[in-house]
Amino acid sequence: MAAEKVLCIADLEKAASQILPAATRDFFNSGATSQVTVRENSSSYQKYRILPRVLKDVSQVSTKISLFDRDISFPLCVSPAGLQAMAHPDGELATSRACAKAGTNMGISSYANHSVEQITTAGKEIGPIHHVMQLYSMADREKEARIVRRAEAAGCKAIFLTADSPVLGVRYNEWRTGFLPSPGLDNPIIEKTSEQIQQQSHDDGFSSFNSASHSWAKEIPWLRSITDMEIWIKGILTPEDVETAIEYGCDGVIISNHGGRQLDETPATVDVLPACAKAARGRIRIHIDGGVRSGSDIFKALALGAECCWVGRPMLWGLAYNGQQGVELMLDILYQDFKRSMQLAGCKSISEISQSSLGIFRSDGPLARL
Ligand SMILES: Cc1cc2nc3c(=O)[nH]c(=O)nc-3n(C[C@H](O)[C@H](O)[C@H](O)COP(=O)(O)O)c2cc1C
Ligand SMILES: CC(C)CC(=O)C(=O)O
Repeated sequence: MAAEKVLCIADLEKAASQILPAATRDFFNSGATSQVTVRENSSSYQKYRILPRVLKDVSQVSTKISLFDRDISFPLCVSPAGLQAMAHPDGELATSRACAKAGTNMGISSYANHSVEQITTAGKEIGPIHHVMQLYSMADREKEARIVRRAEAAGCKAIFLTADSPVLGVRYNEWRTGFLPSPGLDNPIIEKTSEQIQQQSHDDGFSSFNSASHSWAKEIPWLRSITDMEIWIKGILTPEDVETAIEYGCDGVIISNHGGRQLDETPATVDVLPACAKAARGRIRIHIDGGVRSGSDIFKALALGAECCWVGRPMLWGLAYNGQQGVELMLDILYQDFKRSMQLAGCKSISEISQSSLGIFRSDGPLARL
């Protein structure tokens, strides 16, 4: 753990980046090609301004939302991210415990370094928590079905089908450093050891399990036939794909560009959120990830139509900084900041956060009400 004081997510990023070996740091922090989308995911939040309503009684504030039939402490969950043991030996077990302690939910990556049973149990031993299982459409259908069945048996509430990864993104930074998972790690969900992943070439190593021939018609009815879990699509950026997810009877979508790690120069997620939420018209749940780094980011995402935000890298930074306690710190920073943002904006419940009642202003050009 670094000595300096960690007050905000930028502090946590800095502290973690000083601790992590350079190649692992670049693997976590970096994105695809020219890093345009990684940068814009965060910076685009700055285009929006919050218009507070004053002299409102905000002594009692409820930050809770209900997700998978359970209240979570505030509208933020932890995105599925692979190889968490490269941030801290406890990896996903620490993340699960921290999420349970903070009263929120966790996404489990198919590339987790612990089994789905170990991860769900670790959290549930601390307190109530729901998990969702991230899934790739895989070339090996039998393996994909095993992952789904084990997740359901372990109590996961939903499948997050990652739709933006038929192949790996162009990851110059990773390739430059020759990043590979450390030897000795296990990836029990995809049933591979680090050594087995290392044996394959870089692109193959991470893409060879995915099916580039996937489609809505091949995946969704098949998934529906093998599981009662909710089916969410992770990696949607257009109203057209929101509409298709509705047509296929999906339960939710994550507006996501994979944290800028797949196709670079896709738009920042917050910029496509209003159009996607408008297309949904309440028929499907709309969540968002990518670049969320503060309570006001969460506030803005909700005002622009998201029900809930998810964060990836901040969790990895928390893990690298101080394991479970580091992830707890990250979640507490965002919780406190979000609650205070609500109070300062004059909102005492989540339902009071809205584009029209608050007014969100854009600062690129003359300020104008959206
Ligand atoms: C190191 C790393 C590994 C990731 N692994 C996965 C993964 O296995 N499956 C997946 O769907 N998304 C994965 N993601 C993407 C996250 O789920 C999420 O979409 C992204 O991190 C959100 O952006 P943020 O990091 O800016 O919060 C990963 C992200 C990072 C940074
Ligand atoms: C473990 C990796 C395949 C995950 C990753 O880098 C990603 O999904 O962005």
